[in-house]
Amino acid sequence: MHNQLIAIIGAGVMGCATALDVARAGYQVILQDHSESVIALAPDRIRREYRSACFLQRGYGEVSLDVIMDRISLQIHDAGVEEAGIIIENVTEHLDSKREVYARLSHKAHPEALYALNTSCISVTKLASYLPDPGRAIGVHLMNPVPVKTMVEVIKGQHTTLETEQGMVAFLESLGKNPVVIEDLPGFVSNRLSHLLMNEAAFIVQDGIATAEQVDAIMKKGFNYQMGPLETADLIGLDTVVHSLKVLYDSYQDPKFRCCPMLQKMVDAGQWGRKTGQGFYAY
Ligand SMILES: NC(=O)c1ccc[n+]([C@@H]2O[C@H](COP(=O)([O-])OP(=O)(O)OC[C@H]3O[C@@H](n4cnc5c(N)ncnc54)[C@H](O)[C@@H]3O)[C@@H](O)[C@H]2O)c1
Repeated sequence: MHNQLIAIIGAGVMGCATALDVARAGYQVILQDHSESVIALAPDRIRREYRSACFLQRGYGEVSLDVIMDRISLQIHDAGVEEAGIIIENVTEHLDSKREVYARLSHKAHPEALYALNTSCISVTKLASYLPDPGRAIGVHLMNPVPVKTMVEVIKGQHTTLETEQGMVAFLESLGKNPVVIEDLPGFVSNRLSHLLMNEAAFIVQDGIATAEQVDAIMKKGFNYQMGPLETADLIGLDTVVHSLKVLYDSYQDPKFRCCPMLQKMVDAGQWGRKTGQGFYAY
């Protein structure tokens, strides 16, 4: 890494939480989003993440929110991105949105910058192919809520170099994360498994077998899950879950990944989970 500035592109659920964690570790952060309204909401989102991390994680509050916020530059433009040693891409789980960002960054980013691509399901090899040097890109699948989850799934694309892998692992360890480095196929380990579970849980509710509360209670009490599959889907965002199921379905051409129609209907109705105040639960 050539310096200590980290650029985070996309200031949604993951971008804000990642900016908080990275700035807390002492890095200067650019948090960029193309939407003015998203940038206007970002300070509140970061504050909420910080408060909940302080509640859930001992010692998180040792760095004050003021100090952290001073290290984050919120912007809708790309000024300063050329100085970043690492670029963390956190935009919407749409290939076209990600491609557009990579095309833009290709002209602006430092040629030695490393790219951390945060995707739920899209092949890292495919995403990296839209960057000028795929060897400098690696999948960094941060888990939600970012400040609380230390495990990070790190996915090597076909062309990811050893130098990129080592540089990214060292960066993640400097944030207090425990990276697990794996090979690349859509959905990786975590989402290939977890999306089948969330989707089947939605089918169970659709079929009238059990309520969301009952499904989650059975998985938590019977299988020691910290969160039930439908609480998790609400936390991730039902829109993101549906996008990911589409990517898995298209990638593997396997009907086991077909999206539950009720889940799609909830997304069409704007019931995206926590981020819109209503999903399987009301917030
Ligand atoms: N939500 C989760 O729990 C979770 C967990 C792990 C990984 N992910 C992955 O992380 C990525 C981000 O997910 P999220 O949940 O934060 O999504 P989100 O919808 O909350 O945020 C995405 C942000 O990207 C912005 N964006 C879209 N196009 C842009 C562009 N061209 N330039 C700048 N900003 C742009 C949008 O305005 C939005 O604010 C996705 O690929 C998702 O699959 C999400």
